[in-house]
Amino acid sequence: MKIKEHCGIFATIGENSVKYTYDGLKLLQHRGQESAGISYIEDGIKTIKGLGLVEEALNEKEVLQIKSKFSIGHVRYSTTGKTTLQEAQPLSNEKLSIAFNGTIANYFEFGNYSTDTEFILDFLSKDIKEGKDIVHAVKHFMDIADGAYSMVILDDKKRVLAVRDPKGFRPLVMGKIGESIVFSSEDSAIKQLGGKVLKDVLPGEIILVNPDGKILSDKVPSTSFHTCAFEYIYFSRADSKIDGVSVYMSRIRLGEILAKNHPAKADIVVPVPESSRPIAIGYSRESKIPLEEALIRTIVSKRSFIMPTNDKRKSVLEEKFGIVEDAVKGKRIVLIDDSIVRGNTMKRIIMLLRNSGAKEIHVRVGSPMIKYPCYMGIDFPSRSELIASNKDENEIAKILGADSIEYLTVDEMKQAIGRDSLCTACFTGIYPLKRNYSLQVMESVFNR
Ligand SMILES: O=P(O)(O)OC[C@H]1O[C@H](OP(=O)(O)OP(=O)(O)O)[C@H](O)[C@@H]1O
Ligand SMILES: NC(=O)CC[C@H](N)C(=O)O
Ligand code: SF4
Ligand SMILES: [Mg+2]
Repeated sequence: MKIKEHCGIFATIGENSVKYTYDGLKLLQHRGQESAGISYIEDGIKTIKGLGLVEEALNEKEVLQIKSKFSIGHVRYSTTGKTTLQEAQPLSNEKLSIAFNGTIANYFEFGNYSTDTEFILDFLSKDIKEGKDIVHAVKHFMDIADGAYSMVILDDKKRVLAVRDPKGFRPLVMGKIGESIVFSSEDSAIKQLGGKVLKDVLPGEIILVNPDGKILSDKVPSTSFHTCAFEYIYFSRADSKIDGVSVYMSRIRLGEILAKNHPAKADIVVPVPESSRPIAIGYSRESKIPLEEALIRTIVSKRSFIMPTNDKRKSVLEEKFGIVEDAVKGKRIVLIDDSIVRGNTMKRIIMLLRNSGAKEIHVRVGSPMIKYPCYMGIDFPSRSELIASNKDENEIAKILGADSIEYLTVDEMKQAIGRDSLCTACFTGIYPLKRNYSLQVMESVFNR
């Protein structure tokens, strides 16, 4: 099994709205590969969505004919429910449409919903029906909800809201493309579309964009900032900045610190493409061991980690890597990956390297051991699926077939990212949620 992560959200208010939202979703494809959708206003809220990658789910020609100035979009990687068209986002009714990234850790306490997003839509809709204005409804939701949520909401009055939870678990950025206002999970997508990044949405912030472009901002108190460390380690694009910190430079530093504190005697440093490549560059620079791109990522391959089932993850891995035998034969290798979650990737790569005649394989990991489940937007909801949950390094090395394995410590990771304000619950078991939950209860609720 691979872990699944996050979703990508994008919204545009102004000229070329649907085009920018569509293009933005393609640029956020790394955040979700299960389904894609766009809601827009044209005589009320309309939603188009489909399963698969953006280009499979949405018909580009049809999408680009939509002339609406108000749209929100979503690429999904599910953490609740199933990979069905019905559960694909944006999730909408006549009044509201929601594109949501995160997990509502306590959604199950409010009724029998198939996804947490369904709960959010229902909750906000009820408040609005009772006469609350949308900002008050969102504040009410923020009051009762626990967990991670960055979301964009479109209402039938042509208003768009961008909301980030008070802990700031997931990124969310505001920008401008021409005169159009945009929101995106990551700033790299806005920049690539020729836009300007205006700001990170703050933890606890609610930004309302009126149909005339007038912007109002409100904020609920944020007691502490806990951005998901995994956004830096694996999830986000390397050319993104999250809350002002460069993902690429963080990964380089993860590698440098890994080399300094976790050295290995070896002939070459080999990255496991894609996400670990800057970490391997950092490791190679610091250790002076030459970098060798001996694993070749095939052009057809997706991210394995965010596939919805274990069979799909495994089949992605089968087609994902080629190997340059002449580069590894007889060599002592430091093999770098950003993370080991279930161990699927590492097991396969080590097998490939051994079959190609590698002499020694020393695994060095650019994050700490993942021992605890996540209920804040990443889909590894049980301890039993995590290779490090009840094993030490020696046992893990044996299972994976490595000669040695070392991980970063939590402090080393924080030092490398250069932020203390991080969620590290999957490494430490300390959850920055509003309440304490029994892991046993959470494991049974989130087990899909
Ligand atoms: O231990 P596992 O359960 O196998 O999960 C960890 C692996 O999954 C991710 O890669 P992924 O293939 O999703 O994406 P990437 O191409 O961006 O590295 C991550 O970078 C690790 O390589
Ligand atoms: N990865 C996500 O952000 C998932 C969003 C939401 N929890 C869902 O299951 O659709
Ligand atoms: S538990 Fe881990 S994966 Fe989940 S939000 Fe915290 S740091 Fe990110
Ligand atoms: Mg990887």
